Amino acid sequence: MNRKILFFINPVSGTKSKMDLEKKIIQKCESNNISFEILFTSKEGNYNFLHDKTRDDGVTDIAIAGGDGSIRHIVSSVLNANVNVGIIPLGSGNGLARTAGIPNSVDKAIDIIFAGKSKCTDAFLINNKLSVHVSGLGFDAKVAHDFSEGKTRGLHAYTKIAIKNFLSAKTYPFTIEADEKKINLDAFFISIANSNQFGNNFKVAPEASICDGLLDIVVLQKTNKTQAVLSFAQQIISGKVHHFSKAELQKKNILYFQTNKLKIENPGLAPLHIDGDPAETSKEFSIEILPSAYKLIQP
Ligand SMILES: Nc1ncnc2c1ncn2[C@@H]1O[C@H](COP(=O)(O)OP(=O)(O)OP(=O)(O)O)[C@@H](O)[C@H]1O
Repeated sequence: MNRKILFFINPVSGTKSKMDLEKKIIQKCESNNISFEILFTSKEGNYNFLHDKTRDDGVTDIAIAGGDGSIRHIVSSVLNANVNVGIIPLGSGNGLARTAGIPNSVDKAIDIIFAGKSKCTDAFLINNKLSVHVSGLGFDAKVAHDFSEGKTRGLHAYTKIAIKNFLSAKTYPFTIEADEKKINLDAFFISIANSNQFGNNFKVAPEASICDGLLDIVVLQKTNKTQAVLSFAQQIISGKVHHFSKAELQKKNILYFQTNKLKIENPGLAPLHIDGDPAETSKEFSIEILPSAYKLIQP
């Protein structure tokens, strides 16, 4: 079947220059005899037109040059369309691309898209909104909200905002219900991970896989800040999944378990991010995996 690749470029994502990207895409597609079109992402992230466009124009693949937020917005609109999704990792963290083993080099990423080996990949719903990567409540969401208001993107800007927020970080009360158990706790954050990392190889959920039909849930419970940093560092280096139980809750600062669905009560209205973009929070969340939700091109 002849392929037609629809490229999307996010002009503001990450920090790498995208000056020559259009030229490179044109050159590579022409020399490989692949038909293509190039569009730009929009601030509003509404791609509802894609369902009809992919069908009417015979689009076989959508390639996204940007970060996890752009991927989420675009994948949301093509869940039921018969297209492959490719990534040219040009975001700030590129967490999903890194989890999938897609290299940062633009040339290599385009070659992988041309090779076209797609695998069914999970996503999840959080109060009926799609997430493809990592979403969360509490500290990391506060950082995402502040990051989105800043003028600069990239790892450096993100780290500065994270450190500033850590000094004033507080805990929130949550009730988590999963696997027929219900636990009340106070926590700095709850991460709901499909990818294994926030981005930049910062692996919040080291055992996560994007095609296992499971969500990895990581909760940093209330403790003093020195202990919180040490426990979190240990989680990143060697975190291992354990059971979701009151016994684990009492002995560990970090709760790390896997499930296919859960409910979270959030009476303190901890802020929410979905795939790194700030989102409106709620007192209750219903979260569930969508196994094999779309086809992601991977090496
Ligand atoms: N044309 C545009 N003008 C302004 N903002 C845009 C435009 N296109 C997309 N955006 C914004 O870009 C954000 C998504 O950025 P994206 O996730 O691609 O990169 P990133 O945040 O730098 O990287 P990562 O998600 O990997 O950390 C969304 O908030 C969206 O509103």
